[in-house]
Amino acid sequence: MFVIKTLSYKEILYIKEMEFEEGKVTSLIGESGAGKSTLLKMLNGLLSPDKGSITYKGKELSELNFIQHRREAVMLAQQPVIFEGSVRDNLLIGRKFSEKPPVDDQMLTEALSFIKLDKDLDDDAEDLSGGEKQRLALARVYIMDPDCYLLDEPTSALDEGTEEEIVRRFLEKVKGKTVIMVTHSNEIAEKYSDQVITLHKLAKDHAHE
Ligand SMILES: Nc1ncnc2c1ncn2[C@@H]1O[C@H](COP(=O)(O)OP(=O)(O)OP(=O)(O)O)[C@@H](O)[C@H]1O
Repeated sequence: MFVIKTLSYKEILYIKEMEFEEGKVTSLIGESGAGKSTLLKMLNGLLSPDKGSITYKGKELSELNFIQHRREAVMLAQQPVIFEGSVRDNLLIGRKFSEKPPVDDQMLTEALSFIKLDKDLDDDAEDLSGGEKQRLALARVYIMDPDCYLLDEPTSALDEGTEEEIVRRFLEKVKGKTVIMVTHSNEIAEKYSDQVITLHKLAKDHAHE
């Protein structure tokens, strides 16, 4: 789905070759500052490489319509964005961004249930805790139903046990879709991914293999 060749970006990333296959789950791991979020932003078209190429479904990413691309490859940022309004509003707004028709309350409630968010659709989203907001944002991107999910530490605010359960449930639900996920948990990466890629902080002239 994505193929990267001889990419470089500032002093942050150098990637000789990397591929993310369609329908597969890839985890990106590595020390803080290694460039995991930067790479995810590149795949989402939020940042452009200084050199090298990224293709998406065989087409050069830089030549694609970014609005359309971000609807197909949806990114969940490390700090989840919560909009003013209810839990329902926050779930449905993603569908609006994607220009997809809204879904009914039953589907919204199901989404809340599988990410274990025990809240009413009418509750004010601002009142949720940090970990609840993170799960709400994850449910929002799930409901958008894109081809590809780019997830930046989607469960970092949760305790270990809950984190693993949410990742497992999410991946079950989106089976067949492409998932590229940054995680700080080597255990989750090994257990739930088809491919694990470790990024290292760049010492000059060293490549990510
Ligand atoms: N806009 C920017 N301009 C310059 N440097 C940046 C920018 N954004 C991030 N960096 C730097 O790039 C490096 C990689 O950052 P990035 O957030 O991609 O790392 P990360 O692997 O996701 O780290 P973490 O696990 O801590 O989230 C860091 O040294 C960071 O300070």
